[in-house]
Amino acid sequence: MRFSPELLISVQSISEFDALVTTTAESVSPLADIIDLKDPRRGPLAPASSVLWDHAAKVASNRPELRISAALGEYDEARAVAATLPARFDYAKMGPSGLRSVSDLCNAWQSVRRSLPEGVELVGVAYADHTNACTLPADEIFTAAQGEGLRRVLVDTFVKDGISTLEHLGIAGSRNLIASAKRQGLWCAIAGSLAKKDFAAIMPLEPAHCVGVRGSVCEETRTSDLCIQRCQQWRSLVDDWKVEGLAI
Ligand SMILES: O=C[C@H](O)COP(=O)(O)O
Repeated sequence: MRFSPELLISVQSISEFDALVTTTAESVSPLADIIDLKDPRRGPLAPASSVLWDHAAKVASNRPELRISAALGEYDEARAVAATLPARFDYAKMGPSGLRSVSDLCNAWQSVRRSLPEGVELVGVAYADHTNACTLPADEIFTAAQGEGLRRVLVDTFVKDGISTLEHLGIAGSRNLIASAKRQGLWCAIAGSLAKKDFAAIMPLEPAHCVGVRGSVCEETRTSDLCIQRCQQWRSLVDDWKVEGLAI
């Protein structure tokens, strides 16, 4: 069986979204399997403006192949904005910072899921630097997600200081986390200041279903403009990574 992981790219503006969508239309293979909307200037998972949400939903309403995802922010912000997310979105992500117990986390997920439009799937996010975010370790969040009936999880970093998820968790820790998610039947995405070398390091050991990037596809830092050439390089990297006979 041929397996290629999916690529998630985060965008912060209408021009970046349009650039990815336009390139997607012209490419044999889509530049991003999932286009993720966020405001990287305001935190790891800060929501983009409602103007950008509405624009993306409108474009995607005529493009059924596009998969779009929205960062909702941490819990207080997420519960305030979840109900305003357009129903065309495929996924929504809420940061777990400040949620220190499984019950607090599950209550927060339940509250946000009740507010989301029907059909928008909540993704369970864990932070590799969980102590920075005053929340539970990633493996506990993934297990809680499974128990709560979430089907998808993503590990990211809370503090965007360039220290990657792989550096926080270590190679063995990252591998174990992905393996544990997969054992629990969860679709697992890995993100968090990832560089191309991080992808090359982790995938042969334990391939994630998806890799998410922002800083690595920008002109300079993650708040600067998206660089389409870097997006194309990531697309090639992901597409070239193929494993025969590997089921995930
Ligand atoms: O969801 C993925 C994030 O946008 C990753 O951002 P980053 O690569 O800058 O840490």
